Amino acid sequence: MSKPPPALQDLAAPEGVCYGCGCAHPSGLHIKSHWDADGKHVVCTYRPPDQFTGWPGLVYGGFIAMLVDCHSNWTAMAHHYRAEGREPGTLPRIDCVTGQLNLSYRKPTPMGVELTLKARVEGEVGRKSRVICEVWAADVLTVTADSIFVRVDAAQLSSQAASRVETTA
Ligand SMILES: CCCCCCCCCC(=O)SCCNC(=O)CCNC(=O)[C@H](O)C(C)(C)COP(=O)(O)OP(=O)(O)OC[C@H]1O[C@@H](n2cnc3c(N)ncnc32)[C@H](O)[C@@H]1OP(=O)(O)O
Repeated sequence: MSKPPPALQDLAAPEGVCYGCGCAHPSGLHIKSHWDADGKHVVCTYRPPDQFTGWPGLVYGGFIAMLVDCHSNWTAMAHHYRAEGREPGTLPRIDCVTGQLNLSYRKPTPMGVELTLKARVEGEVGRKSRVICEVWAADVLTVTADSIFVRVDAAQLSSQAASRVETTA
Protein backbone atom coordinates (compact mmCIF):
# COMPACT_ATOMS: atom_id res chain seq x y z
CA MET A 1 0.00 0.00 0.00
CA SER A 2 1.34 3.46 -0.84
CA LYS A 3 2.16 5.88 1.96
CA PRO A 4 -0.44 8.66 2.42
CA PRO A 5 0.80 12.14 1.48
CA PRO A 6 1.99 14.31 4.38
CA ALA A 7 -0.76 16.12 6.25
CA LEU A 8 -1.01 19.90 6.45
CA GLN A 9 0.19 19.69 10.06
CA ASP A 10 3.29 17.70 9.09
CA LEU A 11 4.13 20.15 6.32
CA ALA A 12 3.42 23.47 8.02
CA ALA A 13 3.97 22.89 11.74
CA PRO A 14 5.97 19.74 12.52
CA GLU A 15 7.00 21.36 15.83
CA GLY A 16 3.37 22.16 16.80
CA VAL A 17 2.38 21.53 20.41
CA CYS A 18 -1.40 22.04 20.16
CA TYR A 19 -3.21 19.29 22.10
CA GLY A 20 -5.54 18.57 19.18
CA CYS A 21 -3.27 18.83 16.16
CA GLY A 22 0.33 19.37 17.27
CA CYS A 23 2.71 16.86 15.71
CA ALA A 24 5.11 17.32 18.62
CA HIS A 25 2.59 17.03 21.47
CA PRO A 26 3.66 13.99 23.50
CA SER A 27 0.15 12.72 24.24
CA GLY A 28 -2.19 14.84 22.07
CA LEU A 29 -4.69 13.72 19.47
CA HIS A 30 -2.39 14.29 16.46
CA ILE A 31 -5.27 14.86 14.06
CA LYS A 32 -4.26 15.03 10.39
CA SER A 33 -5.92 17.23 7.77
CA HIS A 34 -5.53 16.89 3.99
CA TRP A 35 -6.94 18.57 0.92
CA ASP A 36 -9.57 16.24 -0.55
CA ALA A 37 -9.13 14.90 -4.07
CA ASP A 38 -11.70 17.43 -5.29
CA GLY A 39 -9.45 20.26 -4.08
CA LYS A 40 -12.46 22.01 -2.56
CA HIS A 41 -12.58 20.52 0.92
CA VAL A 42 -10.11 19.71 3.65
CA VAL A 43 -10.78 16.35 5.30
CA CYS A 44 -9.75 14.57 8.47
CA THR A 45 -10.66 11.13 9.76
CA TYR A 46 -10.53 10.29 13.45
CA ARG A 47 -11.90 7.55 15.70
CA PRO A 48 -12.47 8.96 19.19
CA PRO A 49 -10.84 6.87 21.94
CA ASP A 50 -13.12 5.37 24.62
CA GLN A 51 -12.28 7.98 27.28
CA PHE A 52 -14.05 10.67 25.26
CA THR A 53 -17.49 9.14 25.78
CA GLY A 54 -20.26 11.52 26.92
CA TRP A 55 -23.63 9.83 27.23
CA PRO A 56 -23.13 6.07 27.10
CA GLY A 57 -22.26 5.08 23.56
CA LEU A 58 -22.03 8.69 22.35
CA VAL A 59 -19.07 10.95 21.73
CA TYR A 60 -18.70 13.82 24.23
CA GLY A 61 -19.77 17.04 22.49
CA GLY A 62 -16.85 19.07 23.81
CA PHE A 63 -14.48 16.56 22.29
CA ILE A 64 -16.18 16.96 18.91
CA ALA A 65 -15.73 20.73 19.28
CA MET A 66 -12.01 20.16 19.78
CA LEU A 67 -11.76 18.17 16.55
CA VAL A 68 -13.78 20.77 14.66
CA ASP A 69 -11.71 23.62 16.10
CA CYS A 70 -8.35 22.23 14.99
CA HIS A 71 -9.52 20.90 11.64
CA SER A 72 -11.37 24.12 10.75
CA ASN A 73 -8.34 26.17 11.72
CA TRP A 74 -6.15 24.07 9.42
CA THR A 75 -8.70 24.54 6.68
CA ALA A 76 -8.42 28.32 7.08
CA MET A 77 -4.62 28.20 7.07
CA ALA A 78 -4.54 25.89 4.02
CA HIS A 79 -6.84 28.31 2.25
CA HIS A 80 -4.50 31.25 2.97
CA TYR A 81 -1.48 29.32 1.63
CA ARG A 82 -3.40 28.44 -1.50
CA ALA A 83 -4.63 32.02 -1.97
CA GLU A 84 -0.99 33.14 -1.89
CA GLY A 85 0.01 30.41 -4.38
CA ARG A 86 2.27 28.75 -1.83
CA GLU A 87 2.68 25.26 -0.43
CA PRO A 88 2.05 24.77 3.33
CA GLY A 89 5.43 24.86 5.04
CA THR A 90 6.88 27.62 2.88
CA LEU A 91 7.84 30.90 4.54
CA PRO A 92 6.58 33.24 5.79
CA ARG A 93 4.51 31.01 7.99
CA ILE A 94 0.73 31.42 8.19
CA ASP A 95 -1.11 31.11 11.51
CA CYS A 96 -4.76 31.57 12.43
CA VAL A 97 -6.63 31.45 15.73
CA THR A 98 -10.24 30.71 16.52
CA GLY A 99 -12.41 33.81 16.76
CA GLN A 100 -15.76 32.06 16.98
CA LEU A 101 -16.56 28.37 17.16
CA ASN A 102 -20.23 27.59 16.49
CA LEU A 103 -21.41 24.00 16.43
CA SER A 104 -24.86 22.52 15.85
CA TYR A 105 -25.26 19.01 17.21
CA ARG A 106 -27.86 17.60 14.83
CA LYS A 107 -27.73 13.87 15.58
CA PRO A 108 -26.03 11.83 18.30
CA THR A 109 -22.46 10.93 17.31
CA PRO A 110 -21.80 7.25 18.09
CA MET A 111 -18.63 5.95 19.71
CA GLY A 112 -16.73 3.16 17.96
CA VAL A 113 -17.02 4.74 14.51
CA GLU A 114 -14.43 6.57 12.48
CA LEU A 115 -15.58 10.17 12.04
CA THR A 116 -14.95 12.18 8.89
CA LEU A 117 -14.63 15.95 9.14
CA LYS A 118 -15.11 17.82 5.89
CA ALA A 119 -14.47 21.58 5.83
CA ARG A 120 -14.28 24.48 3.42
CA VAL A 121 -13.77 28.22 3.54
CA GLU A 122 -17.02 29.88 2.65
CA GLY A 123 -16.01 33.50 2.74
CA GLU A 124 -12.98 35.58 3.53
CA VAL A 125 -12.72 39.23 4.42
CA GLY A 126 -9.23 40.52 5.17
CA ARG A 127 -7.80 38.46 8.02
CA LYS A 128 -11.08 36.64 8.76
CA SER A 129 -12.16 33.32 7.26
CA ARG A 130 -15.56 31.72 7.70
CA VAL A 131 -15.16 27.95 7.78
CA ILE A 132 -18.02 25.48 7.38
CA CYS A 133 -17.27 22.04 8.80
CA GLU A 134 -19.36 18.86 8.72
CA VAL A 135 -18.86 15.83 10.94
CA TRP A 136 -19.98 12.52 9.47
CA ALA A 137 -20.31 9.22 11.35
CA ALA A 138 -20.35 6.79 8.42
CA ASP A 139 -23.15 8.22 6.25
CA VAL A 140 -24.86 10.21 9.02
CA LEU A 141 -24.23 13.94 9.28
CA THR A 142 -24.17 14.48 13.04
CA VAL A 143 -22.66 17.95 13.49
CA THR A 144 -22.28 21.10 11.43
CA ALA A 145 -20.16 24.10 12.36
CA ASP A 146 -19.94 27.65 11.08
CA SER A 147 -16.91 29.35 12.59
CA ILE A 148 -14.54 32.30 12.20
CA PHE A 149 -10.73 32.10 12.16
CA VAL A 150 -8.51 35.17 12.27
CA ARG A 151 -5.01 35.35 10.79
CA VAL A 152 -2.42 36.42 13.34
CA ASP A 153 1.27 36.78 14.03
CA ALA A 154 1.48 33.79 16.38
CA ALA A 155 4.77 34.81 18.03
CA GLN A 156 3.33 38.24 18.84
CA LEU A 157 0.11 36.67 20.15
CA SER A 158 1.97 34.36 22.55
CA SER A 159 4.22 37.13 23.88
CA GLN A 160 1.23 39.47 24.34
CA ALA A 161 -0.65 36.78 26.26
CA ALA A 162 2.38 36.10 28.47
CA SER A 163 2.93 39.80 29.23
CA ARG A 164 -0.77 40.28 30.12
CA VAL A 165 -0.56 37.44 32.64
CA GLU A 166 2.64 38.91 34.14
CA THR A 167 0.95 42.32 34.38
CA THR A 168 -2.12 40.99 36.17
CA ALA A 169 -0.31 38.50 38.45
C1 LIG B 1 0.98 24.86 15.44
C2 LIG B 1 0.11 25.77 14.70
C3 LIG B 1 -1.30 25.33 14.60
C4 LIG B 1 -2.03 25.40 15.89
C5 LIG B 1 -3.49 25.23 15.63
C6 LIG B 1 -4.26 25.46 16.87
C7 LIG B 1 -5.71 25.10 16.67
C8 LIG B 1 -6.50 25.52 17.85
C9 LIG B 1 -7.06 26.89 17.61
C10 LIG B 1 -7.29 27.60 18.90
O1 LIG B 1 -7.81 27.05 19.82
S1 LIG B 1 -6.78 29.23 18.99
C11 LIG B 1 -7.13 29.66 20.71
C12 LIG B 1 -8.48 30.29 20.88
N1 LIG B 1 -8.49 31.59 20.29
C13 LIG B 1 -7.90 32.66 20.87
O2 LIG B 1 -7.31 32.58 21.91
C14 LIG B 1 -8.02 33.99 20.17
C15 LIG B 1 -8.19 35.13 21.17
N2 LIG B 1 -8.50 36.35 20.45
C16 LIG B 1 -7.50 37.22 20.07
O3 LIG B 1 -6.33 37.03 20.38
C17 LIG B 1 -7.88 38.39 19.24
O4 LIG B 1 -9.24 38.69 19.42
C18 LIG B 1 -7.63 38.15 17.72
C19 LIG B 1 -6.13 37.85 17.49
C20 LIG B 1 -8.48 37.01 17.17
C21 LIG B 1 -7.99 39.42 16.96
O5 LIG B 1 -7.33 40.50 17.54
P1 LIG B 1 -6.50 41.52 16.63
O6 LIG B 1 -6.21 42.73 17.48
O7 LIG B 1 -5.36 40.82 15.98
O8 LIG B 1 -7.49 41.86 15.45
P2 LIG B 1 -8.59 42.96 15.34
O9 LIG B 1 -9.32 43.14 16.64
O10 LIG B 1 -7.95 44.14 14.69
O11 LIG B 1 -9.60 42.24 14.33
C22 LIG B 1 -9.21 41.87 13.02
C23 LIG B 1 -10.45 41.44 12.30
O12 LIG B 1 -10.90 40.20 12.89
C24 LIG B 1 -12.20 40.38 13.47
N3 LIG B 1 -12.27 39.64 14.72
C25 LIG B 1 -11.44 39.76 15.77
N4 LIG B 1 -11.79 38.92 16.74
C26 LIG B 1 -12.87 38.26 16.29
C27 LIG B 1 -13.69 37.26 16.83
N5 LIG B 1 -13.48 36.76 18.05
N6 LIG B 1 -14.69 36.78 16.07
C28 LIG B 1 -14.92 37.27 14.84
N7 LIG B 1 -14.17 38.23 14.26
C29 LIG B 1 -13.16 38.71 14.99
C30 LIG B 1 -12.34 41.89 13.69
O13 LIG B 1 -13.70 42.27 13.70
C31 LIG B 1 -11.61 42.41 12.46
O14 LIG B 1 -12.42 42.28 11.32
P3 LIG B 1 -12.40 43.33 10.14
O15 LIG B 1 -11.03 43.15 9.50
O16 LIG B 1 -13.53 42.93 9.24
O17 LIG B 1 -12.56 44.67 10.79
